[in-house]
Amino acid sequence: MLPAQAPFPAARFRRARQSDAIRSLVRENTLTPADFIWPVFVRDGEGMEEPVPSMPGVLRRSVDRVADAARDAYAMGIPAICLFPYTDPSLKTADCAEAWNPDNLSNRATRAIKDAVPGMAVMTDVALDPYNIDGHDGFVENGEIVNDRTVEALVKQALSQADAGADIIGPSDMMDGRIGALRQALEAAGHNNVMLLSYAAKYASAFYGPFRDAVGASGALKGDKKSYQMDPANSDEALRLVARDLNEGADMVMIKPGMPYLDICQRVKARFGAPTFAYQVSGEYAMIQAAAQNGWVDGERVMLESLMGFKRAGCDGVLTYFAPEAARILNA
Ligand SMILES: NCc1[nH]cc(CCC(=O)O)c1CC(=O)O
Repeated sequence: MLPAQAPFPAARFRRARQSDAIRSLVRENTLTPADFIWPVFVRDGEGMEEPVPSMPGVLRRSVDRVADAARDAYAMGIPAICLFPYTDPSLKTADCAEAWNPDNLSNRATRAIKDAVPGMAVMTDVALDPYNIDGHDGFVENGEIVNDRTVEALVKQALSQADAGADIIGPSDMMDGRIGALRQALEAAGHNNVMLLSYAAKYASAFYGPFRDAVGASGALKGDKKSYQMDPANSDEALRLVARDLNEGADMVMIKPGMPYLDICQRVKARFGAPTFAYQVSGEYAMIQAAAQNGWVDGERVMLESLMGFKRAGCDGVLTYFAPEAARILNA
């Protein structure tokens, strides 16, 4: 209910905007480095850092360099890092066995980070696409992305990640029933404290393009992901998915992409009150960087404004490639 407002000139809204001091007193939302989960790309080798062409400012790092970057990020107040492996094409197979190899890139990076920065939360990605010759998040049988057999594989993948020391497991695959299966398997294996951050409302989005380049999945992907990721036209469905995943044992939920789906963030937070995150995805990052590089927008200000939007929409935090840059500015 809105309180009654005095008429002008008794009420002048500009009084509350007159100075930095007053503006900071009445500010409704805040943005801090503690709001960020930083997604990073991991590659093989040592001492390696290579730029991702479609994401200016983003690097693929070898495991040792990821650990160094994690240490720096944590020192800036970023509490969590999220790993995405750039898997060598020769390791991509139809059975996706590399996904649950205890020594795969993601698991090695998890151990290296937990070693270097024990206080930092490590989040890992559950989905078969980095390991699948078909580029899909699930197994493909006769052109169909099959659900139940995929869930069995996702369970193996998640257990290997938990064994490696992951604190937060992020299923980004959009198969049905995976949250319940993962929770049950984690409990049975004694991983009682491993958290599930469900990509509950993940849309079939064109904004993932630069990411697929970054992890080398663009070439591999046959067809599209519309039979498992959500239709961008839907929003009630997002609420049903969040309800379902919370019931199956998700600790936190995510909406993805971010900026075009702030309405979903707001509805989800208002309805469920659960820890709610948005993923400001690769295409959102690339658009801002491209416009900034052309001098068309002030990159730093647009970055911070876009991130504040997530807080205003009710998100508890945001996965963003801007995390280190934004933290540096916020700490200055
Ligand atoms: N499991 C796939 C996955 N995990 C995270 C992203 C996208 C992240 C981004 O665009 O930044 C994707 C892409 C996809 O679904 O094709």
